Amino acid sequence: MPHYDLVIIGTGSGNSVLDPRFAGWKTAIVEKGTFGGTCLNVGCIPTKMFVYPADLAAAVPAGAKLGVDMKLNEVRWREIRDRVFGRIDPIAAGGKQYRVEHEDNANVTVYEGEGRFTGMKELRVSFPDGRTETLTADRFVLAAGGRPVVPDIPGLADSGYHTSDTVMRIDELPERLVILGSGFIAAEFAHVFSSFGVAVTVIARSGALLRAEDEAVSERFTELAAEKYDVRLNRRTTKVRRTSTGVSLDLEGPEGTETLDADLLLVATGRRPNSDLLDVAATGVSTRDSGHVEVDEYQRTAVEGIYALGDISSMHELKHVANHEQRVVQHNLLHPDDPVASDHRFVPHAVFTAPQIAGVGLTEGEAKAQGVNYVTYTQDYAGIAYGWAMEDTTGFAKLLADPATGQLLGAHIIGPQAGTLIQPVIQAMSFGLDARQMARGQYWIHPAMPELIENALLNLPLDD
Ligand SMILES: Cc1cc2nc3c(=O)[nH]c(=O)nc-3n(C[C@H](O)[C@H](O)[C@H](O)COP(=O)(O)OP(=O)(O)OC[C@H]3O[C@@H](n4cnc5c(N)ncnc54)[C@H](O)[C@@H]3O)c2cc1C
Ligand SMILES: NC(=O)c1ccc[n+]([C@@H]2O[C@H](COP(=O)([O-])OP(=O)(O)OC[C@H]3O[C@@H](n4cnc5c(N)ncnc54)[C@H](O)[C@@H]3O)[C@@H](O)[C@H]2O)c1
Repeated sequence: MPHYDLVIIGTGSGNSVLDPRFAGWKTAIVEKGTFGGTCLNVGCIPTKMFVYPADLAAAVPAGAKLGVDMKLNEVRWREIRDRVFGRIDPIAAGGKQYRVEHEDNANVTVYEGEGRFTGMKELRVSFPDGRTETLTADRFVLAAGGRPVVPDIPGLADSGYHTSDTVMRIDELPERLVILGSGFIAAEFAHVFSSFGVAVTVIARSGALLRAEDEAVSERFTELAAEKYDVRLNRRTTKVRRTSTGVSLDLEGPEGTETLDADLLLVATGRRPNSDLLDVAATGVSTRDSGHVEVDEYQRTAVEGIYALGDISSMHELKHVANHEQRVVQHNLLHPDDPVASDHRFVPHAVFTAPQIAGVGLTEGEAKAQGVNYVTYTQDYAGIAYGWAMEDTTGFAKLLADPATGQLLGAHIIGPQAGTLIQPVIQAMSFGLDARQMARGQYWIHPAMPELIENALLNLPLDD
């Protein structure tokens, strides 16, 4: 039974733990899927590579109100798809080759199989050809990520549904796509496919899309989405059937029952951590009700020498969080007597839909629920020069701040380039720069889009 100093399970952010400082360690990496994990292969990177051409296609109708009449002649789906994976697949293959073959990794053994704990610090790896091998190690890093959740709806399992893992590789665009779920993945794919001319229907359980956003953002996004594609709110999906042309769904909603036919079904109802399939309990590691591995601020589980990072332990399920936690784990493996803590104070996110959405810190609902003293101001894009240039009439940035100190508590943006515009606010919150100083202690380029943030800051009704 081979014994290692360190075994890492999962090659998403986990793959970045090993660097030359570990050269003297006997290490192993276990990966059951494609090297590079979710973000590279089926997550952030390919989705955004589809979003960009979708943004271009969506500019065609947007141009008309500015006096520029354009025509979308054709969307060459296969070319778009092949450009995306023609770029990504070699990166994944190169990453694997580096670990397997390069002299830098003489101390690294790569196990291309599925790991499962069978005892305390004992991992059995099952290979595709049926062989198994059991490893032991002094230290483990659990970086095995998560997977899509597929709800238990009668008929769904046999309906030939897609998830984000498969939908980006389809051969032809469907005429009609139905998306079950109304979170990040639903919002991004609804934009991609509807911009490419697919008739999209989004089915939401509740009365709004992207409900985790600040209420004003969720409400505005729901209105705008309903102008572009079919949004069915407050619907319960009771049955799914495979048909000769695709799928058929039975829904129950405010107006009774209805049947929805489509060529393709995308299930986007959340993700769950892979802690169960890895059977972390067998090595004494505990999980929360959600299945996330329990870790302390240093990313340590309760078992000495076992760390976890990324989607398997983080409720945020975001790549920048997984990467941050990876750097923390890396430091703490090398310096166990001088550990650093993860910083989860101001975790931002962006949804690359149309319009873009970004948020950081407290929503107004959270501020109220927590009894935090706050003031807020909402600045419309329509009130800044670049917004006039774009004729934007629907976007805004909403800031929340402590009226006494001016410390920013939250920012929520819906509109063009939201994911970029929010970055100075993240910086201010992280480094404790207050709203007054941020607004007047620097130049803001005129007439650039960040004036949206400048004006929101200046208009916050702070105490004198
Ligand atoms: C469609 C989509 C779009 C996204 N877009 C964004 C975005 O724009 N921005 C953002 O910040 N985040 C985005 N995310 C989230 C982001 O991809 C994840 O937060 C991030 O990839 C998590 O990294 P990780 O290292 O924790 O896990 P992963 O990257 O999932 O890596 C885990 C690895 O472990 C392997 N594995 C699992 N179980 C085992 C086992 N038992 N044995 C061996 N190997 C195992 C898996 O095969 C996988 O390669 C998106 C996610 C999806 C699904
Ligand atoms: N831009 C980004 O950063 C980005 C993009 C995509 C995904 N992600 C990450 O991936 C995670 C997973 O994305 P997601 O969109 O699947 O999850 P999500 O948690 O954002 O949304 C899940 C949605 O499914 C709905 N839902 C759950 N069960 C349902 C059921 N039985 N029937 C109908 N609807 C149901 C929920 O109400 C919710 O609207 C996200 O939480 C996010 O962290 C990030």
